[in-house]
Amino acid sequence: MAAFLRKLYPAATSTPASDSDDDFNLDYSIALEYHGPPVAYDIPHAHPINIHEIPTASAVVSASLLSNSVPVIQPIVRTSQIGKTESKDMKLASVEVSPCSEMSTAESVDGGGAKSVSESVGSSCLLRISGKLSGSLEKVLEVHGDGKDGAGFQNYMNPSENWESTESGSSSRSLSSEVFSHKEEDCAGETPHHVKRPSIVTFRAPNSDDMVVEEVYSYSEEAESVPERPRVVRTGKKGSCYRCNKGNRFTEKEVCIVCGAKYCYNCVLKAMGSMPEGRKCVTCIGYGIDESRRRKLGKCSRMLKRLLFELEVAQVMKSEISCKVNQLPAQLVFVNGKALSQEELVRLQSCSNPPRKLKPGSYWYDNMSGFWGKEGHKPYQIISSQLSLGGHLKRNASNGNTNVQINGREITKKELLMLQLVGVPCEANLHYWVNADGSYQEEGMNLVKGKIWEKTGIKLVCALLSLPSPYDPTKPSADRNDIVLPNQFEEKKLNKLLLVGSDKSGTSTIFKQAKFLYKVPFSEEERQNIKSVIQTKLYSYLGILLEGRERFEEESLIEKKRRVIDQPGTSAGNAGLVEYTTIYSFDPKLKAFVDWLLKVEASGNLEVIFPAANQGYGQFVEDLWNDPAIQATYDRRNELEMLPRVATYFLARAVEISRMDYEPSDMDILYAEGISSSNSLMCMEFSFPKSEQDEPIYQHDPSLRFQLIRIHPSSLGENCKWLEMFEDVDIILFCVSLADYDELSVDSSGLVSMNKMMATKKIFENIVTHPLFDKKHCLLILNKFDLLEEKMEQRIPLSKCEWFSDFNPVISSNPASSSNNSNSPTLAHRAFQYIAMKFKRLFHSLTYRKLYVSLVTGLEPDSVEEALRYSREILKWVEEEPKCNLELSSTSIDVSSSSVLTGRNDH
Ligand SMILES: Nc1nc2c(ncn2[C@@H]2O[C@H](COP(=O)(O)OP(=O)(O)OP(=O)(O)O)[C@@H](O)[C@H]2O)c(=O)[nH]1
Ligand SMILES: [Mg+2]
Repeated sequence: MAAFLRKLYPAATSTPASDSDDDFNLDYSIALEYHGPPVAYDIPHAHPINIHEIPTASAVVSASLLSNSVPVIQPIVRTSQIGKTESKDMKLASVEVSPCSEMSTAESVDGGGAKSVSESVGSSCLLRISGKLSGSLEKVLEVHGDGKDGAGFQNYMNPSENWESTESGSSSRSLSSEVFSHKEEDCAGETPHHVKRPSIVTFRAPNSDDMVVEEVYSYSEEAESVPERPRVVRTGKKGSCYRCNKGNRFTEKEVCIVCGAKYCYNCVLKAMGSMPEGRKCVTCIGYGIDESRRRKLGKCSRMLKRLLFELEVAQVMKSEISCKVNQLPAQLVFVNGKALSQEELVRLQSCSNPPRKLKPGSYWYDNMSGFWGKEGHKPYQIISSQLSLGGHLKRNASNGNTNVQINGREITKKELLMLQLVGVPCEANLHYWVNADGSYQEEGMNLVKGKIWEKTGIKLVCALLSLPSPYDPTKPSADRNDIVLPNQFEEKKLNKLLLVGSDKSGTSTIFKQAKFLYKVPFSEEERQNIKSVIQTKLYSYLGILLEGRERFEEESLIEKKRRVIDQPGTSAGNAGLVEYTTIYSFDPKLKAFVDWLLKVEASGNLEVIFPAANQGYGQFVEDLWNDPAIQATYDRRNELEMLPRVATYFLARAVEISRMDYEPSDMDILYAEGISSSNSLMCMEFSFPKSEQDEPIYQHDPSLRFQLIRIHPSSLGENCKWLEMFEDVDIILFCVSLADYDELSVDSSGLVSMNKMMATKKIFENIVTHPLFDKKHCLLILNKFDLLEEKMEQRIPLSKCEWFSDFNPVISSNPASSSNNSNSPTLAHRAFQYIAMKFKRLFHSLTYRKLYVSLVTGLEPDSVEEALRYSREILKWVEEEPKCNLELSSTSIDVSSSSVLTGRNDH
């Protein structure tokens, strides 16, 4: 009975009716029947109480009450003074919480104070009620009860999931002793602090001998939705399986994404069970993942593929990515200096264009333009605008130092360059307002000056400068998958390869090969450009043929005349009787067209006159091509020096190609001289497909992205000044035509300037010594090896180029030993090695660094593929430089090798 009354009546506190201090000091709790002498005062009676009339705390959660400053209850930490916090001031508070406060009563009867509270630790809940109550100061109330009552009360006051998880979690967390170990000052603060004093709990994984050690942290209010993850201790030797202790560091293992425990093939399923939350030990289920492993989410290992069926693997990966507990904790994402709330994170991730691969960290966000980036860095993406998130955008958010601002943020150098390149005026101290559609206006002016995203070339410039351009919802993109499966992959760095080379060295051919190799389709515009290039070049090849025809005709006539004169009895005066036609004389009907074509060719305006779209000379070309004079000239094409090799390929199909409806095949595209008639920039993104020849480290990483940028030196401007646009490239691929050594370059005025190889050497020096490139790695692509082989067979000496004057290979008298014997390099190989060495020495003398070399025949896909993979290897080595011995692979040439330098073969 007494216990029941005690439950109902809060005796140690004032009764609602009491209004004097004296009354307050009285203890009205009735525990025993009184048998003593009569007392001089009225004994209070315990009136029957209707339990439903007792005020409950449920009203507190109502929004209306909250707005009226009704006290908010928060968990508090224990202080040694806590008993003393039960003060006389707690009148109103006691009314609010009375249903739960019966244990306080008991403790007060026992004498109360700190001692009894500390004894009840482990089964108590502490609550703070704060707020302005009847004009009084903040009230603090300590409530002690058994776990159930406490939980009931907590849920009354704050029925959120967080409370439930605190209560239903292990007692070591929610009610652990360290929660009560704060000092009084901590208690007085508004928000409880994170206690960084772990207690260790050990437990065994089911069916296992593993001793798993759980490190228990007390919680902060925001962080408690996902319990702190357990840590694991390996009992075996280093590298062994955490369950059976067998194996070593080379044994293939699967890793728990929570605690990092590694299990061998035999133990994975025993330790991880059915993996309802992905690859976690069964004891780690329900715990948040180790953030450093977030990028591994959804990436299946080979071991799992062997262990499970395909559908099971898919299910495990799906659960791993999408299950609630594995999601990014909002409080770890800071936007404009402020941690996000759960609601803000959901808003951010569910917007139409969310950040890709979001992970814990600090970001800045310009909600007017949608620019999004990592704190202190240039913009990384343009996400949906107008999202209400985090704090205010700061001027130094992206660490810009340009004195030009966009929406209050000082932009970075790259952004400034981008704006300048697309023609947005950017004087210092300019402040622009930029909207999501790219419309920009100066601060304080009500005039939209233009739209950044509609400027010509903006996409290319952004791609080159690694700046984001707006998301196009109509374009399907692989990245969109990340929206469905947030946080799936960590952003991989885009590796940039800058492909540059001298005139006609083969850079366009290599670029096109890369497009075919890595299945990057040619856009419609590119196809049209290539068609135009092919058709225009066809006319130029015809022009060369016509010039040749003229020469052959003249020579033929002279010969004819000579023969007439040489005939016995014929005088020189009779030479005029010679018939003026030869096999090189064409149908006079074609003369007008031919004259016109030659005139245009001589003016150098072919490219202007033959835009593919409106040329209609197909019939003329057909008639010309079928003319016996042209065919006879074509038969002697080897004598036409100006006619490039590929001309044969296209001229043989002149009629088909000159038609309006001609569509270039892949082969035509590859053989075309370039991609566009202008030497404009070209850029493509790709990743290396899995390959059998790949080293294991490169396998299973299709997310590694590469960007190949092809540029012609003529587009780099005076002193290569536009090279600064490529400041962030990772490697330079410098392309040299091996066939250039005996050729002469012709400048724009048609005058022979210098040996082509010497011209190439000059460009090479200019680029590798550019101040912005002084730490860039460089792969020398020695291209057109097939042509070098031909030239070597024709015994055209390397010394035709003055730089190669000391090439003195020992030429075997037995041709088999130099060309057919597989142990002995061919002359062409030796010439290649010699040229490579010359460049390596030059590079070393200029930069004190190592030059990598690759031997290529641009028209052969495998050879281009090998060179590009080699560049990837170099980047990988560079990443692991301290660990790796940077040895060259098959094309390795030692700078110190004198035999190579002279082209001599020591074998
Ligand atoms: N035989 C042979 N020809 C090649 C090779 N690589 C490229 N070519 C040809 O060489 C010519 C020039 O190649 P391009 O790829 O246009 O050279 P480029 O570096 O783009 O030259 P620019 O237009 O001056 O920039 C083309 O006709 C190609 O087909 C090769 O390895 N062997
Ligand atoms: Mg070209």
